[in-house]
Amino acid sequence: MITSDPQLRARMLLEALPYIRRFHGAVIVIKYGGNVLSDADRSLTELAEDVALIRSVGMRPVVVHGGGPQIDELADRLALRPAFIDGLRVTDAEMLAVVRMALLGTVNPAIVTALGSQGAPAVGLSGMDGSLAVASRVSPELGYVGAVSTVNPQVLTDLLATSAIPVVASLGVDVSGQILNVNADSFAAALAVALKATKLIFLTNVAGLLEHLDDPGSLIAEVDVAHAQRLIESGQIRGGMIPKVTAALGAALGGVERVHLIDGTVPHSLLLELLTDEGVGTMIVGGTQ
Ligand SMILES: Nc1ncnc2c1ncn2[C@@H]1O[C@H](COP(=O)(O)OP(=O)(O)O)[C@@H](O)[C@H]1O
Ligand SMILES: CC(=O)N[C@@H](CCC(=O)OP(=O)(O)O)C(=O)O
Repeated sequence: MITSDPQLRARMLLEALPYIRRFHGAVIVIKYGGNVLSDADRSLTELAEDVALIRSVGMRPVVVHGGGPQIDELADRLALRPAFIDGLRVTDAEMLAVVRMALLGTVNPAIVTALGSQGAPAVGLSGMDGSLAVASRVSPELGYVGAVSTVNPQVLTDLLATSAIPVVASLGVDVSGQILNVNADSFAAALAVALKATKLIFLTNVAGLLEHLDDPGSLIAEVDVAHAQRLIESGQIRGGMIPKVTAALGAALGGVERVHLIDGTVPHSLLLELLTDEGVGTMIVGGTQ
């Protein structure tokens, strides 16, 4: 609940009205990062409240989720040691089984049930369903890791037509039927482009993109391709932020009108971004290459 004060609620609603009108019927792709999902202070219920609210005012949310920390935790319990190359998980057959168990067995149903208990009917699926995300292997070193090559969005448009909220886990399938582990940021970007989404919002555990990783005050309000490239080259964008920013730029260049990176650990940041004049996080723009 954002606030129980009736006067404040009325004022917030008035401020939100132009945005509610503007985004009525718009497809909004929301990517939940595993870091937000494992944040001790931020319950899934709170996240679900916001998504349920934007659905109730006429937007069409699609949730895409990762689960890096949840995969790590399960791997640890099974005494498997995770390894990464450029932010992507090295995935052999054993690790692929762990990824499937964590994403499809734990994370996906947790989000679906949280939305359901907010009165928002949600349907859990992954890139295998309806051949949604056809992927191809990235490199022999990474094993069963894929990059999405084709999106068949019909299964999502059918669900959206029934007012259900699709909740999509970032697994793909290759042309031979092999399931592949796909980075959830690039997965979300591919779906947003294919759905011609109006907005793609990445919920992560930092205020946005920082000019200097060790300075929380160096938040970048708007970043384009050239600026992001400079930050990657200078080492100021690291780890999981590299695939995230790359995916965000890809979506902006691919025609998604607005791409944002916001702090999902701040209560109701999604509503602040969508329904108020307040600028939150970082906006990623296609800009010049
Ligand atoms: N320039 C940067 N600005 C902000 N965060 C950065 C930057 N470079 C690296 N990071 C790291 O990226 C992390 C978010 O990426 P990731 O761990 O993949 O998140 P998620 O689970 O939300 O997908 C942040 O917690 C932060 O430590
Ligand atoms: C290939 C690859 O690295 N896949 C990711 C998929 C999950 C993910 O991306 O989760 P976050 O959104 O929490 O980062 C992984 O195995 O961790």
